[in-house]
Amino acid sequence: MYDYLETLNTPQRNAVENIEGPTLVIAGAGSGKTRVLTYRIAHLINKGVSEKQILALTFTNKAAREMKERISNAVGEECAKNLWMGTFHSLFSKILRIEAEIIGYPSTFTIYDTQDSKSVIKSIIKNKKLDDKIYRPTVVQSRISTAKNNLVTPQSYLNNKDIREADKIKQMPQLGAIYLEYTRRCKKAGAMDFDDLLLETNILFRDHPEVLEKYQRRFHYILVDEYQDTNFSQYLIIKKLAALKKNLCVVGDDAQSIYSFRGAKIENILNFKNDYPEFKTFKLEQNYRSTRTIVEAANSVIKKNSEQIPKKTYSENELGERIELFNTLTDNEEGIEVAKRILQIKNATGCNYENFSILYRTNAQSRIFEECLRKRNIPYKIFGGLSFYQRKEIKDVLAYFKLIVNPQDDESLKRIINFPTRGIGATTVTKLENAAAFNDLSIFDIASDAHNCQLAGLNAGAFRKVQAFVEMINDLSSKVNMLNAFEMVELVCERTNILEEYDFNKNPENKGKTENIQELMNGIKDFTDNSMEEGKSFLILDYISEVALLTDQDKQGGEDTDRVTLMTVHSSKGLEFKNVFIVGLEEKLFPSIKETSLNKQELEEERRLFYVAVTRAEKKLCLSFVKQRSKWGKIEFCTPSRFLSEIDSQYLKMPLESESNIFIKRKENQRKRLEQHQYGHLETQDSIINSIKGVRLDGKIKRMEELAQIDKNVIIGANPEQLKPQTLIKHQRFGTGVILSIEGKDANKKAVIEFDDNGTKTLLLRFAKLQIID
Ligand SMILES: Nc1ncnc2c1ncn2[C@@H]1O[C@H](COP(=O)(O)OP(=O)(O)OP(=O)(O)O)[C@@H](O)[C@H]1O
Ligand SMILES: [Mg+2]
Repeated sequence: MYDYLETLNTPQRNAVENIEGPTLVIAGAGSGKTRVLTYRIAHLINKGVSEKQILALTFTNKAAREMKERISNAVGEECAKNLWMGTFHSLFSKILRIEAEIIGYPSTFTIYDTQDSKSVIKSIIKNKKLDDKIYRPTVVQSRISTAKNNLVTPQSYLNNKDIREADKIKQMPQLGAIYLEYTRRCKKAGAMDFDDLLLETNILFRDHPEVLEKYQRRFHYILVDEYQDTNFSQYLIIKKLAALKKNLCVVGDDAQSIYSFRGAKIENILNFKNDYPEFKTFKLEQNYRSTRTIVEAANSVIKKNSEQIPKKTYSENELGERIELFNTLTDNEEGIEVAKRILQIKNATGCNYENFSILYRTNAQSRIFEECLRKRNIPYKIFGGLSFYQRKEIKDVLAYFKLIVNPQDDESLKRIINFPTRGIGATTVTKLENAAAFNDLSIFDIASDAHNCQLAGLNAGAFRKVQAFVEMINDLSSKVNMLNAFEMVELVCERTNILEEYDFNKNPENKGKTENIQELMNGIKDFTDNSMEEGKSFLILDYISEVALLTDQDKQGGEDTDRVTLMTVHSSKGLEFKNVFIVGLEEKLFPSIKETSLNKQELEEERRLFYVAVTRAEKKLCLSFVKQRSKWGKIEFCTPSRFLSEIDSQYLKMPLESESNIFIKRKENQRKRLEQHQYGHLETQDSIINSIKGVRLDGKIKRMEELAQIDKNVIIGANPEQLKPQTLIKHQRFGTGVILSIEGKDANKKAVIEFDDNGTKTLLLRFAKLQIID
């Protein structure tokens, strides 16, 4: 045990020691918010608060584990072990399992992951004979999710015209009906999706005040990390639970709010003042994570956002290196460059692979980096994406577990009733499914009853096979409370012959699959050995509840050893690495918005996301963009991200006259001009020309002709269809310029072009033979 108070600066220490009453800590990245929260818990325990009276909400399970470890160093392992600390979903699913029956669910309810719930939605759209091009399952799913996170039930959705109109569902008039049916099916299957875990907790607390009171009395102290990303449903749960004792401490940073697309509401921070007028607030201003250069660079970008709570962040760390900016022609080359630099930095500084991370905006970007790292034998781990638990063979085994625990779970049943193959064809399954829908029973209920099977139209052969399946599941179900999770997984594999199905001799590709199942078993063994809580044995239900609630940060392939981390910027929240690469910094990718629909809110959220990415770096930050990227098998030409030119250039390593900087500045000027044009503040021609020329002052900067030669993607005599306002072009006689507008049609199509050295000209495209130079 050690004196944690010694490791805090004065404001941090005040925030830790002031344990009573509502407390708000809003502070910039890396200023020790999570550290304050962690040690506040240790402090509470040291002051005699029982660990059972503390509820601590973290953004990921991994963060909870790490915090527990620190707390256990400060106050001892026993106390830390029994803390209620974890994500909203994992802690409230625990409460829901205890209280399930009051709200009409079995305590063994299944948790549907995104894939499961999408599959239910697809089946409803199909049953209702709706067009899935209009009712796109992903869109329907996200609308339902939004409704749930705003606590709008299907009934209120259907009854409230205003809600429906606000949801702009004119094109999808059946959305409310789908929502209703979806809820009905989940309930029938004894399943909750992720949003239900929060919605049902709210319903539980609303309809059963005695249950709410029980938890209000239990949790004397409630703490929430990353408060800026709580949604309305989470906010309300916290508000209700804290209503009695009002010992609520929330920490967050409005500049890092990056989940508004999932319903997170920055207003929750602002509401804090209204909800708890007696609140105390603590300001943390010193960043301990990053060099001064990185902190200042991040500040220079985020100050462009107009919507933010004013606050300071400074660093007293070393000044550090300037930020490196590089570009490559293709996305493949970007991967090669990053891999090369990792090796260079590693050799130069002697740091480990685990000190590196590559952050990208979308999961799809990971593949190239994986390949490039693999080719150079650089070990890596990758978070999110198609995670381990979403692989087919793993989902198959998990479906057995889910069905054994909860036979009402139709989604799991459909997945494995004929896997491994046992001669139960699709027709039989459809017959069972129809009968289940008709009788408002689950498929397993129908399958378990000879009379129902007969009514469903199963012949004797099909019935016998279905019977054998039902008996096997019943037999396994009868053992769920007798065997621990590991013994259970062994039994399931043995009884279902699933490993034989994935036999290596049948198909060499199966090797990886068997290994994955082996890995799953190892994982279950670890859980079983290490997760014994208060002498209880760890059951398969405990295991599937844990697995269902892993967040993107928790889902990773490969062991947690010395490896480079690959993840999306979203998943990187709260983490830190010595060396960070932020890749793919191109318009439309990061910021990921269409230039045609410039929306201030979206743009500011993207900028916050960029701020999160930059502030993950401790020592070294590298930014990169490419000039062409493959998308859907086609090559797209890219423009550098506006965020690059928003970084105060004094923090960039690249000298101003270098190629990529001109490229960025130039693009930035054009973009601004286009924006002004869109917003109707057209500048005079002269000022526009000056703004473009501004980047070419001093004669130091390379001429565009030279740039065009460097740029290898010149298309000779561009197809007029490709020429749009803002395209950079080159003309044989007039040199380089930018298209201002396109006029006329077909053979008379003309471009108004602002040439760098020859003024504005209107040229007939038929004759102009323009080359595109980016
Ligand atoms: N007083 C301190 N002395 C030394 N190191 C500190 C101090 N406070 C925080 N740190 C270190 O600074 C880093 C950032 O702290 P922490 O992760 O708690 O910040 P945060 O505000 O939660 O960041 P984020 O906004 O990214 O979540 C950590 O490595 C932490 O250990
Ligand atoms: Mg933090």
